[in-house]
Amino acid sequence: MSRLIVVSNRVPLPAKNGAASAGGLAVALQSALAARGGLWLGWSGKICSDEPVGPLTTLKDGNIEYALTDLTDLDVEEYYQGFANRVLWPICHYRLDLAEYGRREMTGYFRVNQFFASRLLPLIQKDDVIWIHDYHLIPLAEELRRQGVKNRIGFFLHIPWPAPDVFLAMPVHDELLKSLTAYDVIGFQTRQDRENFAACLARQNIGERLGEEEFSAAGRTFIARPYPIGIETDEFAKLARQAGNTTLHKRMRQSLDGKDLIIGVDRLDYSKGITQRIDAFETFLTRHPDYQRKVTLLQITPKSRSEVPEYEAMQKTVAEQAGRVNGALGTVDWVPIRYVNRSLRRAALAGLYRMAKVALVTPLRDGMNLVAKEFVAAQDEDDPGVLLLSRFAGAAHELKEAMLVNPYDVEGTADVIARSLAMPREERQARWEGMMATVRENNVFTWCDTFLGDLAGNEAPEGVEQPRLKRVSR
Ligand SMILES: O=P(O)(O)OC[C@H]1O[C@H](O[C@H]2O[C@H](CO)[C@@H](O)[C@H](O)[C@H]2O)[C@H](O)[C@@H](O)[C@@H]1O
Ligand SMILES: O=c1ccn([C@@H]2O[C@H](COP(=O)(O)OP(=O)(O)O)[C@@H](O)[C@H]2O)c(=O)[nH]1
Repeated sequence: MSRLIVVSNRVPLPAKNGAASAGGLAVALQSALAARGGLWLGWSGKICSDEPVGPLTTLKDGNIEYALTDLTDLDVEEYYQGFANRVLWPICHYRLDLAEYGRREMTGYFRVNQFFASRLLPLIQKDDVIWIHDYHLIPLAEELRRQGVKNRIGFFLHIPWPAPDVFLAMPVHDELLKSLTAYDVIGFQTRQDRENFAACLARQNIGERLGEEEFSAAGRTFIARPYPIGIETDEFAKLARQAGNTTLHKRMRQSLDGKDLIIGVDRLDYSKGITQRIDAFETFLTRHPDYQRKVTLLQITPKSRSEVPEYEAMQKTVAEQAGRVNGALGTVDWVPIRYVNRSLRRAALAGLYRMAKVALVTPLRDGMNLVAKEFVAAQDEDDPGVLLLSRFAGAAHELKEAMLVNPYDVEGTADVIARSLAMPREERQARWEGMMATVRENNVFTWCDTFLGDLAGNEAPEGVEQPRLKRVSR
């Protein structure tokens, strides 16, 4: 088996294993790589003030070798905080109003991609397969090809690919589209993302579509397919079953004192729809006063990308909003919203998901949303909770049995909260069984194996059916 090289901006450092991770990409890749082994190159998370940046830090943990590079202040400002998180992130999440495009940041983005290529080049061996992740590193393959790399290179986009009218509002759209044609396999979370990408290529007259998944451009062919990312389902379900007796969970149960728990878990990000969710929860309590003092919303929201102005502003907005609702509706012995502004370990989250009657997963746009899948995996099959899920999350393309909502419709979401809390056990079980079957089938290992099978160019032997993801379309 050839060696796998994974490249991503975010790498969870081995020292932090078991601790809360920085988001879905790190969580999923950690699971996938631990099972297969390989080399993982990415940003160390450290910023160095002197140039040139020092040598790579290398570490080994189990069968994963890590190669980590520092970045300079300017790199982080222009590439990560600038172009990646103030241009690509808002545009791919349909927030053209928040996109702050500047040539300086765009130049920094391409420069840091060249820098990643220079760090990776000396490590590449002839038969390695290279798997590059996410919007930070779109031009990396093109840069490697320019330096003569002939290896198979794949790319997976963890966030949505927007409709052409939105994507093409970005000044450097053609450069990015053309650079993607340097890959052999391009993976998206959903069919809709792939179709949006294909529509951008067609609109810009870049290459040719040869089939549903096959494309050609600049003398090369590549495939573009949906590969919905998953979780370590059975492992997560086990974590949740075992969590019941920990001190944290006992204390939590005690403090609920018989009240129903509603849970929300999201990085503090405008794409996650947290303010609309709190509005919906307030509307629900106002319209259904019988539920006042009988439910509690636990909103766990670790800070994220705090140096980016839109994220910094959100910290204040959400804290004020939760405080206002608690002030308006709370009583001396009941707080409607418990707002936790830090990261929890996965085992702690697993037990809390299992304790909850309802999960509110209501992003305005999300590539996938692993929290939705973790919530499903964590449930007690005899008495499962209800997943209330935004139709704009990638996960909604698979979890059809969830209570699907439009997060922009605050009153509609409030009504669905009430329906979910009152749902009879039989309906909860029927919905959960359907979702759990999907989360089991499309788990993180299926995601990884299917992508890497395509990247290796595997053909199923005659008479043997190739393991395929459960087809998802909408
Ligand atoms: O690395 P950060 O800037 O701290 O952000 C955390 C990650 O956020 C995004 O996660 C996405 O990937 C998940 C797994 O595929 C998916 O479920 C979710 O919908 C996405 O938002 C981002 O794409 C990652 O690169 C970040 O590491
Ligand atoms: O306090 C927290 C909050 C979140 N997470 C994890 O962070 C990931 C979030 O991934 P998701 O795909 O939902 O969204 P992203 O943050 O990647 O956009 C999930 O695995 C969560 O379990 C965590 O470990 N601790």
